Parts: sequence; structure tokens; C-alpha cells
Amino acid sequence: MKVGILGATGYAGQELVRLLHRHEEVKELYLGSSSVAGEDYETVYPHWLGQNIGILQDENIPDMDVLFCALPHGLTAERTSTFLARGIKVIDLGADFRLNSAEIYEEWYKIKHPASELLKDAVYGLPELYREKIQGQSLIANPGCYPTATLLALVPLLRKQLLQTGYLIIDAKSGVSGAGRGVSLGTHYGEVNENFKAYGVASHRHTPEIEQELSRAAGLPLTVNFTPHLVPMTRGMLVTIYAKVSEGVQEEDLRSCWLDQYKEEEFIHLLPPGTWPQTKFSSGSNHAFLQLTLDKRTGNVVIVATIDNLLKGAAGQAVQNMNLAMGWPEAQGLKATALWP
Ligand SMILES: NC(=O)C1=CN([C@@H]2O[C@H](COP(=O)(O)OP(=O)(O)OC[C@H]3O[C@@H](n4cnc5c(N)ncnc54)[C@H](OP(=O)(O)O)[C@@H]3O)[C@@H](O)[C@H]2O)C=CC1
Ligand SMILES: CC(=O)N[C@@H](CCC(=O)OP(=O)(O)O)C(=O)O
Repeated sequence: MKVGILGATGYAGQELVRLLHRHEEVKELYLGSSSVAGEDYETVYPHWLGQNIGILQDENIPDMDVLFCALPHGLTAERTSTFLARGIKVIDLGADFRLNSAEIYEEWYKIKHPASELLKDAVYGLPELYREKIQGQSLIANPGCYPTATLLALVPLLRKQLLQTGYLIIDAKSGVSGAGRGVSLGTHYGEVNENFKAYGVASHRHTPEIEQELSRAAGLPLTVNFTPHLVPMTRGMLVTIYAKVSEGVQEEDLRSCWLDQYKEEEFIHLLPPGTWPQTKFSSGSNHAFLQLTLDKRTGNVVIVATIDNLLKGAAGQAVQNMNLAMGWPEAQGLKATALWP
């Protein structure tokens, strides 16, 4: 099979290269670049020296089976219809096809949606929650990193009406690689080292994505308070969620709901009571870790979820989606566990 990556030089793109390089079904890898076509991949990322990864190509896309688009939002949607017309399956790691509504996209992303007519054809690619819809699909919207951790925790509980919908607080922390490889004032060393800050408060563009999927799970429109933070580490994401349980719901009900949803899942781990997720549990792997407790004093449930933003939050989940779309074993190429310590 021939597989390609647009944005192969970015952080999500280079994780795709790492995963696809060892994927048994991938025989040929096209590496697309808008800025450094013609350069050897090993020049851009010297840790690949001697591995013959290949030369970066310009964006005249050759025929292939699957194309991963790891580009800033807006750039994928404008070309997707031509890829689809050529029979190329598209997996977008960006945000262009995650929201069902072009109006909501335009409100939060501040650009006109370049291909709103395709939104109805896109599936939201969170395999543990929407597996059947992803199988065989041609246009897959890979979820955002914060939504992935949040939805894995909350969707099963909301589907079973175990939580109240009027009070959902999502307090999230991400490593700096979540912002990509490009240089920016807010993410350079002097701004993040030995520093810890909230950003996008009450305005982050993952808010409508989280609300869309939680509303779908609850069967009614709901809103959330979502606050992301930047922590001085390279990769990893930890999300703490506070919610009110529905009348009479006990901790055991919440745990058995998660167990019913995830007992067969290779990448989702429900930690034993008292063991709380740490970012290093998932660092470098496609695995997610969940824990909760019902605080009897307040009646609120406290949930903690961790993933690697670049793996389950981006490239790992994208490869999982490719496997589903192509009918291959879902964990193909994704077997590694975290690096510890
Ligand atoms: N980093 C993360 O943790 C996550 C990222 N994502 C999403 O994945 C996508 C890629 O993210 P990430 O890899 O972090 O980003 P990077 O900034 O690291 O990489 C993006 C790549 O896109 C290419 N590109 C093409 N056109 C442009 C342009 N006009 N401006 C900037 N870059 C351009 C560049 O490669 P070249 O110059 O070679 O063409 C660049 O390397 C984004 O949509 C992001 O939001 C999603 C979940 C998590
Ligand atoms: C730390 C950091 O900056 N993280 C990114 C989220 C990365 C991601 O999932 O972005 P997309 O939704 O654009 O794909 C951010 O807050 O914008």
C-alpha cells in the first residue's frame, strides 16, 4: 500500500513517519512538503540518519491509498475533494472536518470553511466511540488532542445519563509539542520553561468540538467550561474533569459504565482505584489512562485522563483510523507501550 503525509516535517507528521515506517502494510511512503521539497528527510530530522526514510516531495500528490494531512487548519479542506475524486482516502489531523457546522467552524476558527459541502461525508475518528462508522470510510476527521482525552472520559457516562449536563468543568494541561514545531512567542523556551500558564480561557477552539460530541452523547445541547494550560514539558496531556452525578449514582455505577465500554479496548486503560494517571504512562504510545473518584463530600465526580498529545491525540489515533478504514488489524503499527521513566 502507498501512503502519504502532507506536513511530514511537522511534529505530528514526524510521528506519522515513525509509526508508518514500521507498519507492515505500508510499502511506500510519500513525504510531502511545501517548504523543503527536495531535501532528504534525514537532513530535516537527523535522528533518522541512515534509515533511508526518503526525499521530501513537492505537493503534486501521486496516486496512493491513504493520505494523512498534518497541516494547519484550512489547508486540508481546500484540496480534499480532488483527493477523494482520485480514490485517495483522507485522514485530516487538523480541524477542518471535525465540526458538523460550517458556521460554528467559521465562528471559532475565524476563516471561511473551504469545503463545507464535504462536512456531511466526514466521520469523527475516535475509534473507541465510533468504530463502526469509521470502518471503510474515505474522509476521517482525526479529533483534537484535548477532545480525545475529554471524550474518552465523558462520552460513555453521558450516554448512560450518569452525569448532570449543566456542570462540566474540564481543566486540561498540555506539553508544548501540542503547539507544533513552528516558533511562536507563547511557546519558546524562555516563555514556557519553569512557567505554567492558562491560555485560550473561555475561548479555545476545542470547546465547540468537545461540546458537539458531548451533546451528541447526552442527546441534548450542553456547554462546558474548558481551560487548557501549557506546562513546561515536551509531550503529554493530562485532563482533570469535575462533574455532578445524576441522582442516586454511585462510584461503582461510573466504573462499571467505563468497564462496559472499554473492557475489550487495547488502548484504553482503567487504572485500579487509587492509582492516578501520569503523563509518562502514555508518553510515546497510543495508550490512554483513566481514573475517577466520587467525592462524597461534594457529590462531584473527579476524573483524570492522560494521553500523549502526539500519539493518541494525533498521529497514533490517525494510524488507528487508517487501519479501520482499510480493514487492517486496528493496532497494526501501534503496539509500543510508553517509555519509562
Ligand atoms: N501537535 C499536536 O500535538 C497536535 C496537532 N494536531 C494538528 O495537526 C496538524 C499539524 O500539527 P503539528 O504537526 O503540530 O504542526 P507543525 O507546525 O509542527 O507542522 C505543520 C506542517 O505543516 C506544513 N505546512 C504547510 N503549509 C503550511 C503553512 N502555510 N504554514 C505552516 N505550516 C505549513 C509544514 O510543513 P512543510 O513546510 O514541510 O510543508 C509544517 O511542518 C495541525 O492541524 C494541528 O492542529 C492535532 C492534534 C495534536
Ligand atoms: C499546547 C497547544 O498549543 N496545543 C494546541 C492543540 C493541538 C491540537 O490538537 O490542535 P488542533 O485542534 O488544531 O488539531 C492548541 O491549544 O492549539
